[in-house]
Amino acid sequence: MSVKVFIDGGAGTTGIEIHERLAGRADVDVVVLPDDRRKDAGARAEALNAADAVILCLPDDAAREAVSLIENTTTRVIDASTAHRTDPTWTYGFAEVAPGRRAELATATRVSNPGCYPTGFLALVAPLVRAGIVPADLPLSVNATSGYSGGGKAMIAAFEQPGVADATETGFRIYALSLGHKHVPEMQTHAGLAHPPIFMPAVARSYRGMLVEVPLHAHLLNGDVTAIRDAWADAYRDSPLVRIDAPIDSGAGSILTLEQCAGTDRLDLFAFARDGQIRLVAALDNLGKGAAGAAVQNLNLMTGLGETAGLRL
Ligand SMILES: NC(=O)C1=CN([C@@H]2O[C@H](COP(=O)(O)OP(=O)(O)OC[C@H]3O[C@@H](n4cnc5c(N)ncnc54)[C@H](OP(=O)(O)O)[C@@H]3O)[C@@H](O)[C@H]2O)C=CC1
Ligand SMILES: CC(=O)N[C@@H](CCC(=O)OP(=O)(O)O)C(=O)O
Repeated sequence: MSVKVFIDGGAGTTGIEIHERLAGRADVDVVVLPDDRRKDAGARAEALNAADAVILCLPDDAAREAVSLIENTTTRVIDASTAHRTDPTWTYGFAEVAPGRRAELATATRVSNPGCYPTGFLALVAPLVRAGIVPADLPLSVNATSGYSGGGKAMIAAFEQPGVADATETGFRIYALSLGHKHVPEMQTHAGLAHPPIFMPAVARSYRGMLVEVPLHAHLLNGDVTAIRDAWADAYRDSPLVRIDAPIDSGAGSILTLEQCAGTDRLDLFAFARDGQIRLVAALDNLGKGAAGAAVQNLNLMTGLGETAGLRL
């Protein structure tokens, strides 16, 4: 018997990616509303309540509304928005972030899908805080660059369609200059840090891909780069999507590109070290392990379908 999955927001960037990963699978029956009814609250309520599992690919307010429309106790929810990521009544849907999380996901009914930037940051840092290598009260900063699909349909239009509102000719830009980006509480909470990291995000003129970087001074840590690699190896031993010090795809040896994991659901972690300085770098696809890949991984774990079914390794 197949699992009935409704994608609310199925016409958006993340929704389409999820649909692609589920298409053709015999174990999943995907429901997407027709274009003229996809924002109709009645039609959405009906689909939300009829599904075994729903994946919300919506802005935060619409995601909260979708949850409020569910009246039964059987529909299981994966929310790709920011709305529930620090809500303690929801399970944070990052299988790799903590021991035992896969088992929790197997029975969870309300799962928040991680943000793309927090996925990279937490993959790098959470095992190191847990192992005591990074002291929980160490002030951290995180530099990151996303492909422009990270901003959804509006940002894609701004980069691809001259003349639309916010159209841009730029090749690279930093943003969140007022600080307080919405991903910061998620990073702090799930890494177990005493202080919010300083977050410095950027967008590049490339459709998809992401690099997330955390610089560390070795003398402030309890352990060296070998201890870091050992902690990662321990944390990701059973993780089919995470690779440590994977081959660098640029072919140029010491250059890591935004596209290292683009088009895949992989998460590659690197530690570069010299003379007491360390650069931790995560490479992922903002739409892969950063959104749609993670949502499908969560669906697989929640329904016992096999962790990597439909994923792009
Ligand atoms: N893009 C990315 O890399 C990532 C996105 N996310 C999160 O996933 C969610 C979706 O993002 P993304 O796919 O990029 O966004 P998009 O803007 O591309 O898609 C959102 C979709 O939701 C639809 N929508 C808006 N309001 C409603 C409503 N009330 N009822 C039904 N549908 C509605 C939109 O309709 P319309 O087409 O008419 O605009 C659109 O199709 C967001 O919360 C985002 O933060 C998370 C991680 C990464
Ligand atoms: C490039 C870009 O604009 N990215 C988005 C984050 C995309 C994402 O991860 O969405 P969630 O907020 O749902 O996690 C931003 O910085 O707001």
